[in-house]
Amino acid sequence: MATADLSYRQGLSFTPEQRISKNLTGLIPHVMEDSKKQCERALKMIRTRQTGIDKYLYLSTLKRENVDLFYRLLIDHAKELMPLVYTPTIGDVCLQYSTLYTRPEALYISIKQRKSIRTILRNWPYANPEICVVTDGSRILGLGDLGVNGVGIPIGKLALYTAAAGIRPEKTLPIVLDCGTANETNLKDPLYLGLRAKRVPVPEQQAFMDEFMEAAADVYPDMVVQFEDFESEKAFNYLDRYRNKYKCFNDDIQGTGAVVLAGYIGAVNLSGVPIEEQRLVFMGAGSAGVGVAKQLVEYYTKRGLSEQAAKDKFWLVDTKGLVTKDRGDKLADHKKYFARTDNNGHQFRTLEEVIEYVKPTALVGLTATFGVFTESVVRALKASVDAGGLGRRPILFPLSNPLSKAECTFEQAVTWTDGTVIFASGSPFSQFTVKVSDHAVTYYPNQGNNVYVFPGIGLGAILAKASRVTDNMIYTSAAALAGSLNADEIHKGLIYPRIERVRDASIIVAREVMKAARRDGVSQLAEEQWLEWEEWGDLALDKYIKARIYDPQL
Ligand SMILES: O=C([O-])CC(=O)C(=O)O
Ligand SMILES: [Mg+2]
Repeated sequence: MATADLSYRQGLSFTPEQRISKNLTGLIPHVMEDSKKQCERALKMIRTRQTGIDKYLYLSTLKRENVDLFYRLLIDHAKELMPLVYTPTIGDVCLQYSTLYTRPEALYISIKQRKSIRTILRNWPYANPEICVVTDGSRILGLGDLGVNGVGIPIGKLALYTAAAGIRPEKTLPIVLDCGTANETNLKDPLYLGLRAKRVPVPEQQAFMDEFMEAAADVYPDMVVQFEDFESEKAFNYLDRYRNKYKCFNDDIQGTGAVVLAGYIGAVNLSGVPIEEQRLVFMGAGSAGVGVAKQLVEYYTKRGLSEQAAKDKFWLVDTKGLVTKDRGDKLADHKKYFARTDNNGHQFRTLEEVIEYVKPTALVGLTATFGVFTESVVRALKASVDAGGLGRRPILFPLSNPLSKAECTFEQAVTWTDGTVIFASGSPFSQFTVKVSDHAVTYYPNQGNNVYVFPGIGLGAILAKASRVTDNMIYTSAAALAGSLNADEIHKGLIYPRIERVRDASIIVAREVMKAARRDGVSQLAEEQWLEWEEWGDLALDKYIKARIYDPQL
């Protein structure tokens, strides 16, 4: 079902001898082709398809029919193909999943099947999965509650585990938990694939989650679980509840936090504004907004600031305005940590008012609302940075996914800051070139997406045989990513490695995550193994990692 018929993995590259020994003679065309030629054919096909969804469907069929070719393509053409199997196209796929469905590619577990979770887990046709991505579909990217149609996200994330970190395809397990949906369109759609019911109350889902986590650890004790796209309150609750009991992490809180921290470290270096003087406004205070801000607070405290002094650098804004203690509404638990108390009774209701008041040097968007960073907002950010001195550059991260939810576009950011912006978005924008008198200037965007860390965090946890995913493992992933840029990337003023190098970055992230697991005492690898690496250093550890990862050969 989920992956290809393994006997055909090599596509057209079987030698005549292999064809004879495997009884394949005549079952495949006569020609023998190397992987490059086979990729060429597939690329030609993809490029003739008109829409992102059609390209996705072709790729999805290819994944089933020739899994090695699919991953060879995805690895070698990451820049072109990742946006098709991941954000932004995967957002459209999820929106239309009821009609696009042709075959199961994930486990579907509904709250009505509570008694059979173990049986369902055992029904998965591949032995001993190493990594699971699980969602309840309640907050898919910035698109809201899509119910079981959110299944595209675990499938897409796991395709990147394989492409970006070399986890074998048959060791990945996508799961969607069906607890109903608040999405009226889905509920009315005769083709909707999930329970036709409103979401169950929070305590009921909690009990279901408890059972799911226990069953998953019982049936697949070695498997790492990645929580994905749970609505904010649940995301925080489940992370708190399970992180000390199981090997798990939350990608939207911790993965996004780490990737933005890595980008922030690079951005501060380019900005001309010393880190002590940075003032950060966050538009959006959900799981990602708060997760990112907390990761940055940890960075500041590791640099010697007190927790309070670090927290004071952050102003979080939500739909009701600046998050303050005395705003008069009941703040969700996860927002309380960042609620300001120094507003002297004033309430700031709009982003413009907050910028006027705070005079930030950095603006981060995790609102899931297209266009929130208007021209006046971005110009106000630039003005407040300019006021600090010549040559200073504003940091602007509109991070919401997919592109249809980005707070502003790359071109807008460049235009409204006269080209001075240090920019990262969640989904990929294209570079662009403008003619300035007689020469051309090219601007390169950054993609601040958790794909730069979650594959390496998962791989590191698996290879270290980590019993838990600790805060230090997450924090280290950010530092490792920040240090993974090559000379050319630094020269171009990038803050993340180019996406074509995500696999290199994942190996560095995985290595440092493994070492952090060891330092935290959660690695269950043999002591002699660690002693050997300590003697031989990072190169030996990299060699170990590289020898264990999947690199499809055709
Ligand atoms: O999936 C992505 O591209 C990043 C992410 O976790 C999200 O937006 O929820
Ligand atoms: Mg996510």
